[in-house]
Amino acid sequence: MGHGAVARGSMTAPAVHLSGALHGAAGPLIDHFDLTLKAGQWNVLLGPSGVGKTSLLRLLAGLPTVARLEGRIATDDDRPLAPRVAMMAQDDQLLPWAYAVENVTIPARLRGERADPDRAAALLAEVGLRAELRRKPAQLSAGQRQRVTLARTLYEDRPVVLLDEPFSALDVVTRLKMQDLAARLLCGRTVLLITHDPAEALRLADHAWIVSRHGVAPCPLPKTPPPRRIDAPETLAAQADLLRRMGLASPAQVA
Ligand SMILES: Nc1ncnc2c1ncn2[C@@H]1O[C@H](COP(=O)(O)OP(=O)(O)OP(=O)(O)O)[C@@H](O)[C@H]1O
Repeated sequence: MGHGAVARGSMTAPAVHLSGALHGAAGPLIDHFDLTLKAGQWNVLLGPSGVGKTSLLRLLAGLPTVARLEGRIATDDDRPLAPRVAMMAQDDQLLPWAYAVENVTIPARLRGERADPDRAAALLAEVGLRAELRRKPAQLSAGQRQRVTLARTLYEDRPVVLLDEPFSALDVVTRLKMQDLAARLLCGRTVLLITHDPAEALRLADHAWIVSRHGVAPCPLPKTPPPRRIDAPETLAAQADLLRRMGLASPAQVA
């Protein structure tokens, strides 16, 4: 095990290094960058739509993408990353004919593993869907489907977890609850969260970066550990700073 890798039973939550330049089908997306996702911590990427955040996530997960990384992805324990990754995509990818509780265990069953419906049901209860275990995706709201997908990602129990705007369809109260749940259940994992929401980044991040065409820039965070109170003065001050860094410098620009 390399320095910084966090042990989780036989699995380790590694640090992940990404460096190089990202190219899209129509030309360059992100100029040269050098990014280390810290082992066992919440790493957050913020950035404008279309810059290439999802593409980076898919490259980390070993999934096909139109983007090409001219550079490298490496772990600090030199073991392959993809088998240790659980990814929650923006598109929920639930099977329409399966109940919520079955959808949670489908990736495991596709790998030929025995499903644990009790654990799936317990996770669905944790995300507030105790009464919806036997509903199919078409009988669920967008936010409920997103919570089934979150439960499925947690069920995977992987040391590296990639979350692509996982709370975007939730009302504000449910969103705060799900952020707390994810922070608790993913403690000790190497998490990469993509979000458009500076408040969410400040609530959850151990480390955060703003992605732009010109590279990946670190964001200063409050010294308090996550999950942070959204109404704490240091969180609100950091949020104002972050909005300025993201280009929303004045009310006139926000309007
Ligand atoms: N199937 C595709 N074919 C061609 N270009 C694509 C395809 N999918 C994405 N792109 C382009 O690749 C670029 C990066 O897309 P990506 O989804 O990684 O951006 P993103 O930063 O995650 O955006 P968002 O925040 O809107 O989800 C975009 O400019 C997009 O137009």
